Amino acid sequence: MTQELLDTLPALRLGRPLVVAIDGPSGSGKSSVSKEVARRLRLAYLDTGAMYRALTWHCVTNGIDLEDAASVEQASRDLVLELSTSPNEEYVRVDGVDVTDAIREPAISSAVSAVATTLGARTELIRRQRALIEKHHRRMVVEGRDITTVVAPGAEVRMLLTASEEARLRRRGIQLGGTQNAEQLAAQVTHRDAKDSTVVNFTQAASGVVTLDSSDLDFDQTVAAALVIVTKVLNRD
Ligand SMILES: Nc1ncnc2c1ncn2[C@@H]1O[C@H](COP(=O)(O)OP(=O)(O)O)[C@@H](O)[C@H]1O
Ligand SMILES: Nc1ccn([C@H]2C[C@H](O)[C@@H](COP(=O)(O)OP(=O)(O)O)O2)c(=O)n1
Repeated sequence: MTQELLDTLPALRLGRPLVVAIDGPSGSGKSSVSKEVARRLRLAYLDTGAMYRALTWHCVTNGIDLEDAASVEQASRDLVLELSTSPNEEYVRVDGVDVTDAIREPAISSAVSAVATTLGARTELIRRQRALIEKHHRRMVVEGRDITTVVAPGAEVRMLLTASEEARLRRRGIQLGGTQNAEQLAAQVTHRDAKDSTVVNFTQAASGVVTLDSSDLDFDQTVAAALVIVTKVLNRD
C-alpha cells in the first residue's frame, strides 16, 4: 500500500477520530506491527502491555505481594507512570526511573500475569488507557489483549492479530537473542497466555473484529495486510 493511497483516505484527515484497536497473544507481532501501522497512518501509539509490565516492575521493586489483590490494586492507583505515545520513540518511566528495558526482562514477563489478572488493577489501567486515547483526540493505534472488546469497543478499526504457537515461540526466541531455552520461552509465551486468558479473551475475534493470521507472513507482509484491513474497514463505513 503506497503512502499516497493511504493519504487519500478521508478518515485520515486531521481532526477525525481514528482508533485502531489491535489485540492478540504474545509474540503475534502486536507491538512491532502496531508501531509501524501508527507511523504509516501518522497516529499516536499506545502499548497497553507496557503499562501492565510497568505496574509489575513497581510491585516487584517495592516488595508488594503480587498475590495480595488489594495491595496490587492500591499500587495501580499510586503508580507514577510516564509512557511514550509516539511510535518513533520508546520510553517507560516509573517514579522518574527509566524502566524501558527492565520491564522486558524475563523476570517481569513471568510475573506480569499475576498483576494482569488482578481485576481492580485492570480497572485502573483501563481508566488510564481511555484517558490517553481521549488526550490524543481519539487518533491512536492501541494494542493489547482487551482493546477491541473492553478498552475501545467503539474503535473505528478492530483487529485480532494471531500467529501459530510455533511462529510465536520462534519469534520471541529470536527477539530475546537466543538466550532462553524452550521451557523458558514456553513459560513466557504459552503459559503466560493461558493465565492471561482467564480474564480476557484474545484467542477468538469478537463480533466485528477482523482476524489477521501472520503465521505465514513476514513482518512487512503483515504490516501491509493490516493496512489493507484498515483501508477496507474505513471504506466500508
Ligand atoms: N509477521 C512477522 N514475521 C516475523 N517476525 C515478526 C512478525 N511480526 C513481528 N515479528 C517479530 O516477532 C517479535 C515479536 O513481535 P512483537 O511485536 O514484540 O509481538 P507482541 O507484541 O505480540 O508480543 C519481534 O522481534 C518482531 O520483530
Ligand atoms: N490490554 C492488555 C495488555 C497486556 N495485558 C497483559 C498480558 C501480558 O501478560 C502482559 C504484558 O503484555 P505485552 O503485550 O507486553 O506482552 P507480549 O509483548 O505480548 O509478550 O500484560 C493485559 O492483560 N491486557
